[in-house]
Amino acid sequence: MLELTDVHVEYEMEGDGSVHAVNGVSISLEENKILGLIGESGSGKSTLAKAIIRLLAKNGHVPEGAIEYKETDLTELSDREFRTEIRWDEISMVPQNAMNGFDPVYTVGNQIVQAIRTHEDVSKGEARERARALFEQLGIDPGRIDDYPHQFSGGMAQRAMIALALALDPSLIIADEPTTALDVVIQDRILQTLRDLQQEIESSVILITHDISVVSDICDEIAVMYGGRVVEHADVETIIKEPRHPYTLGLRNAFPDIEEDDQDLISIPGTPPDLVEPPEGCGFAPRCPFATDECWDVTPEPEEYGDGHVVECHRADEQELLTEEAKRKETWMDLETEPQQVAEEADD
Ligand SMILES: Nc1ncnc2c1ncn2[C@@H]1O[C@H](COP(=O)(O)OP(=O)(O)OP(=O)(O)O)[C@@H](O)[C@H]1O
Repeated sequence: MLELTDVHVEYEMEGDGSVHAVNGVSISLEENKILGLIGESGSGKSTLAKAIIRLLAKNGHVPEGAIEYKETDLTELSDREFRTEIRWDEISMVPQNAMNGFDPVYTVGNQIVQAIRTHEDVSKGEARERARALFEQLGIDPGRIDDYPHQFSGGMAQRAMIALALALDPSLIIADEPTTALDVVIQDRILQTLRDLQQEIESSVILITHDISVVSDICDEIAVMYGGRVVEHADVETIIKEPRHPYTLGLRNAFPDIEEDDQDLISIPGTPPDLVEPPEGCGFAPRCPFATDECWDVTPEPEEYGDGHVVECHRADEQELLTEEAKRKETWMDLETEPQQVAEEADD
């Protein structure tokens, strides 16, 4: 139902070049599936999501690529067509901070009723009934429908935002870190509710997070983003148990509760790549303990390793070796000196 082909997103920086926030993403999502989009801060997750729902900041645009949704290339629709036919009806979004999603001047119920009536020809009473039913489904007392956003707790506001996102039965819901600001128990409950409702209305969800352990419970598949590219994409089992990309292996180390055996918490040293002038070769090479000369020079193409498992890494076929080595703390610690040496060698 959603097919992205070589999507690029750039932000223009007044006289200062542009930020290549998304750098050639090709990925597809089937109906009724939850896709987790993970990767550290700045990897381009929100930018990709906002490009799909056309809510990029003013200086952002999609210079290249196709975003096909139910066989229509969304990049070819006018803003008006997108607003009236796609956003909220077909594709909706739960933003990072629910409080920012609501207008403080109107009651929460009013805003949901308004959203329903803007897109559907129903009476105010009917729309209100639907809003109350949604509140109930999301575990909010329907009596709170006439409260203002500031009267809601963070968790409740986030649930109300999900109610708004579901109000028009969209086929695709994009949830951008919908629970990050909340405590773990509430986070878990909200994500389970989202999963239940997704199954009930048979929609697809793109769930953005930087925390691989959050998504592993409820997602069907996971796409790992690094430096504006999807470096690995597979079903959730494969990503957790048999990843092939060194970055995914590193992420797994950083969240050991998803690992079966006792393991140290190891973070990946180094910083993400410069997106104004993206480096040659693989964007992860400067932080990768397994980088070879080829990695520094040549950007890896996506390769498929069976059943939709797509990896962008020159060494992805050395899975066993990489997995073993990545478990050792020293493998990542050595990195603090080595990449520079490798870079110098590559320059010679
Ligand atoms: N309006 C903007 N103008 C310029 N650069 C931007 C703009 N918005 C985002 N960026 C840059 O684009 C890159 C990708 O950011 P994005 O927010 O998409 O990443 P992310 O993976 O969602 O991060 P986070 O988890 O922190 O939300 C970052 O380098 C960010 O600084």
